[in-house]
Amino acid sequence: MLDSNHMDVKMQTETTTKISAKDVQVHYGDTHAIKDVNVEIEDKAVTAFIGPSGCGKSTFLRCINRMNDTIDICRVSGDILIDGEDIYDRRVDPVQLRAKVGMVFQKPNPFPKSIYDNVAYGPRIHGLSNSKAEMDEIVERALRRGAIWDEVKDRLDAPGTGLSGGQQQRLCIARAVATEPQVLLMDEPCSALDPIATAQVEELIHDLSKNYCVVIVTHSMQQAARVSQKTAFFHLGNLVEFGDTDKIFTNPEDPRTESYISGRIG
Ligand SMILES: Nc1ncnc2c1ncn2[C@@H]1O[C@H](COP(=O)(O)OP(=O)(O)OP(=O)(O)O)[C@@H](O)[C@H]1O
Repeated sequence: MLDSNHMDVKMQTETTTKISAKDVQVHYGDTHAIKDVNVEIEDKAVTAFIGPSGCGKSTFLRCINRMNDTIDICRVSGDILIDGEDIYDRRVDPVQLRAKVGMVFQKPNPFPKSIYDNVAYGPRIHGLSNSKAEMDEIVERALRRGAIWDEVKDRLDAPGTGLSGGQQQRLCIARAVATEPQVLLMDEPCSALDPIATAQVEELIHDLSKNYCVVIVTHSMQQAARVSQKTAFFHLGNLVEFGDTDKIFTNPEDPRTESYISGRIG
């Protein structure tokens, strides 16, 4: 029989698959951008997508909340399951899906609204609160999760666009978590930020992964190594290698991964 210490160790090492992709292909017209990708992405962990420019990282990321649906010439096939449910099923409403699978973009993109309204926007359209007091709580909780509450609590009516770049990105993260998503997709979230703002957002990503499944596209291998537990290396639309970040960066199996991390391709 296991004693309580053993149980703790067992619980800490147990992992759950949140996202499961099977035979995923993506075409933009005649361009075959994603080729037969199969991967299982863990819950409550950070997974980094790395690879040379144009290899398909963002395309694959956008499959996970059906953002590619908004591109006319884009066709996605195969299966993507979240918690075992096919997100491309006809009955799934992409707007509802995007509340469950939040996204943060490369360039901070707050709405031209107050800080408060930026965060309240999603909860309002999804009917998540019945009163002003409840909405105040949702907004405060989200801003705290975005690690920006202390900096903005006295100026919630000020425009979100008036914040610094790093603050805007944390506001966008707060906006993404306000609808209580389960998955957070981040497409190069630090590429427009200075080193200090980058360090703050990376720390936030680390904290968020305690509660969410986080998937981040990054061009920075140092960033992938710092923030992620799992790494997927893409090349020419193929998922070449996927595994523990430590292993990918120190002892990759595939010569293409080795070439990329040593700076020979990319
Ligand atoms: N909207 C689009 N219309 C047509 N082709 C596209 C579109 N978006 C991406 N592609 C093509 O799909 C392929 C993969 O692009 P994608 O942006 O996913 O790569 P990436 O690895 O994220 O690149 P980067 O690191 O430069 O952002 C490329 O050949 C690209 O030209």
